[in-house]
Amino acid sequence: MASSSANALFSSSLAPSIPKSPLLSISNSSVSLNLLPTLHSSSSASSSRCNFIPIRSVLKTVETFELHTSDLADPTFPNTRSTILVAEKLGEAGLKLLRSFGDVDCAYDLSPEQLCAKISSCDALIVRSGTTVNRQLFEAAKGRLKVVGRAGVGIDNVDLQAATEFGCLVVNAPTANTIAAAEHGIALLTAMARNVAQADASMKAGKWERNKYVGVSLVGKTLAVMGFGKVGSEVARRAKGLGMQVIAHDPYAPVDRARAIGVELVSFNQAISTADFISLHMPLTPTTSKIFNDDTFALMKKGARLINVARGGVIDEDALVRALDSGVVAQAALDVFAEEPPPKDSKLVQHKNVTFTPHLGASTKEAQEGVAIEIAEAVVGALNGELSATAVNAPMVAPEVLSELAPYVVLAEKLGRLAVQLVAGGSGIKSIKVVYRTGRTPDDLDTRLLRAMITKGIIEPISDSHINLVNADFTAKQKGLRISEERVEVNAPPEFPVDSIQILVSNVESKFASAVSEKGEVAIEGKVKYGVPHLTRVASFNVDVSLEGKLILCRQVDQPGMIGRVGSILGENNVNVNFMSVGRMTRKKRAIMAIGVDEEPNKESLRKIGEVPAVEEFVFLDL
Ligand SMILES: NC(=O)C1=CN([C@@H]2O[C@H](COP(=O)(O)OP(=O)(O)OC[C@H]3O[C@@H](n4cnc5c(N)ncnc54)[C@H](O)[C@@H]3O)[C@@H](O)[C@H]2O)C=CC1
Ligand SMILES: O=C(O)C(=O)COP(=O)(O)O
Repeated sequence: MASSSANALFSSSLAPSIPKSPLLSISNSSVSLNLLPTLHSSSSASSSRCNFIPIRSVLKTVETFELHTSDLADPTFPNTRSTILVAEKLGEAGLKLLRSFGDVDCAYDLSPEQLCAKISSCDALIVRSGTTVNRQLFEAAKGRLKVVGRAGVGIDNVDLQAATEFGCLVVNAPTANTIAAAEHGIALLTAMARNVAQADASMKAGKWERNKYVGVSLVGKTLAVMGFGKVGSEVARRAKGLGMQVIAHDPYAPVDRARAIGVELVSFNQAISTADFISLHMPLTPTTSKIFNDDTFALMKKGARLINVARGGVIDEDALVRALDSGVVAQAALDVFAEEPPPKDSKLVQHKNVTFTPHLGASTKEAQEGVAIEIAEAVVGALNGELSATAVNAPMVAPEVLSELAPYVVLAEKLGRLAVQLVAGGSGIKSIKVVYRTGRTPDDLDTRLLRAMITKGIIEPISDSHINLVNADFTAKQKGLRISEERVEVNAPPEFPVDSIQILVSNVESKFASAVSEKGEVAIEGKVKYGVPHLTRVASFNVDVSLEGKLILCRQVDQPGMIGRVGSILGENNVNVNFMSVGRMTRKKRAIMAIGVDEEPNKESLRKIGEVPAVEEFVFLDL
């Protein structure tokens, strides 16, 4: 049914098609989080962190699902190993781990053109801060790139929006270089205060200038930590050990974490106007870009000293030169620059009151080994189809939630596939409502994974898009598909997270009029029974068929012999029936017969079924 006419089901036909790049995949009898391309069907899982377990481990706990290793194979590249491009220097321990998993191509110092030329043959790319991973690169990847690993914290060099649109997972290594960066901040703070770099250069020039390099003391001075995250709080801890008063500004940091270290959280203006030293530890985002500029330098205490091991882009460098020249800023110590390396004629780099290092914050042996292992594990995990604890563009789903939801994930996709096949084209699916019934407190139900799977079930059969947890919401929006959700508490056993999932498609015509409810919506409902997804209701008809393989839905006059007649037509045409279920509203009136078949019936047998006098309508569905 993947046809252009079917594509018209969606109102937005102008949207560019997104190359296939699955993240969580589901096949007939298995669920796997998967990044390998060209699976039969699929789905799946920002910056909050929690621990994850692979869906494959989850599956072991779900009796009826098994992971078939064949599902992980990419038919286009049978038995090939993943190709991992490492574009910047990575620690040996990480490379070893990567080599044990795939073919590793270490190609440093590639030009953007060379990188674009290589990327379409790579499944994963690992970078540090020196490589720009932009939209052109994702386009050049032609859908093969499944994961970008940032071997470090800052992901400002990766176009996350483009990655998401292309269904490419981005993971980083957020913890292994924290101490290195904090120690470097302290190194710059102390070196700047005592003019270590300038005095060293003077001695190397044969001078002995004791009076010129009189420094300032740290004890009792106020340090403002701007960005009280992992690095900022470690800097604060160390600065307190040096006898400094530490204040911090971070709009998102919890007060109790600051209090535990003896740090007061203050406003931005209060921080920069009272501090003797200001150390920057916030990420580069549109909000923090050039947040230190002429206006904010003007608020600083005259003679303030600035340390930056975060990102050069948070400072307007021209404004900093002016602040240094006027003495508003007495000294600065910078590890990072708006452009790296900075232009040779940069006035900033020439400035005598500034101490520089070439982005060395994370560059200790220990941190680089740690980062390499952290990123290699995340990338291998992602290529293996595991949810990553350090994914930055995919929603996180806690392991216990994942474990419980696994069978409902299958149900959600099957219902989505069923719903779209029941719609008869026309004005297209623009709006669906999903009703989750649960025996638990409805607000506790995490529906992101289920919503992504429904989106996948609806969109994939009729378009070139490949949906995974990374791009599900984006793709739905792009296709003009509005999904609203409702969670309803019902009297159902609370040991299961979901009792039933109902999909209501409004403003469409159906190929099967019996699937249209009194309110005019295509309405289907399913449940998980003994771990298997079942269709339990079609509009007002109760049915009970497992949602697997191929299905014929048939509305008929409720009379004896119908199962036999339809069964014989299929049998005569060598179509094996694997189950049948009849649901009716009132005895001897109308019934819906659901017939599961192993083979697709040919046109002749479908015609014959249609000619049975009691059969009023029928539809063939491929799940
Ligand atoms: N020079 C180097 O080699 C290294 C540089 N870094 C840089 O340091 C930054 C911080 O790293 P982590 O502490 O690990 O990250 P983190 O995410 O733990 O901490 C960042 C903190 O900044 C805060 N923040 C966000 N917007 C802010 C704003 N407008 N004002 C004040 N605070 C704000 C966040 O709430 C968060 O608490 C990274 O984003 C990276 O750019 C990190 C490691 C090494
Ligand atoms: O981790 C970070 O954010 C850093 O800035 C370290 O960058 P690098 O990996 O040394 O290029």
